[in-house]
Amino acid sequence: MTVGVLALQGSFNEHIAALRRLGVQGVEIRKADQLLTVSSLIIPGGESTTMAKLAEYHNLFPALREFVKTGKPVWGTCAGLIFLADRAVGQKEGGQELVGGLDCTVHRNFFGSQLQSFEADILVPQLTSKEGGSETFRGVFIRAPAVLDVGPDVEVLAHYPVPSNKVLYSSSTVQIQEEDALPETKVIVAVKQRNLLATAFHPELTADTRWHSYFMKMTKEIEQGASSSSSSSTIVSIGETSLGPEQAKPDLPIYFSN
Ligand SMILES: NC(=O)CC[C@H](N)C(=O)O
Repeated sequence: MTVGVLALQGSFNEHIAALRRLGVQGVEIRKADQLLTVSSLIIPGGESTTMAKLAEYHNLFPALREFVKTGKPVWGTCAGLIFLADRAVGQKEGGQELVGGLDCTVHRNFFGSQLQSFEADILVPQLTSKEGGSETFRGVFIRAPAVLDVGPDVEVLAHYPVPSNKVLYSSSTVQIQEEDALPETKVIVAVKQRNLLATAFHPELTADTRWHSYFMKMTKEIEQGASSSSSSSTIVSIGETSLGPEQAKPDLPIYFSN
């Protein structure tokens, strides 16, 4: 099974190394016709505006959209999540082209600037149930995006709880109040929709290969036509599901870590 890794910019080498640790071959993808040779694709983290400009320059968008549409598995990490989203806010002036396919809205720099990058252990029940191991995963969030809302076919795989007083935007987040604690807002940081997987953090920058293994299993299931755990899964979408055109689009950052 050969996995393509979009290699225009960002952490594609790290993804290929993580795949190698699982005994899987990852190949760099820079041209549209190379997509014909792979059964699945990873779009790495990096800088989504730059990556989009390069993809546009190499006329890759039509082929990437076709790849998504044919139902082949695609996993976007961080900037890759932004690429896969149907809707994005917090974009640079003039916006940027998206591949789309994933019915959600992302905020490009939800957690703030590069300086507000952080690591945190996040609960990953679906990952643990498939892959075993710890019930948490070390999330590396580098100028990370977050998912603001999801459509009905999207399964939420992980949240990151942040104190509500630090979140300025909460279209689809849920507030949880524990006794004697500040209310928390659960921010969506990992999602799945049929053939599409997306994480706001960078599993390829950790030694934990469970997300890569999860993606390989997802690929196998889809190839065998036996997938569909996601299509029939419970949807965890809380609050409004879409941004109305009249709704003010918040500028960045919308989360402050201090
Ligand atoms: N680490 C990342 O991939 C950061 C993505 C970044 N927020 C962007 O807009 O592209």
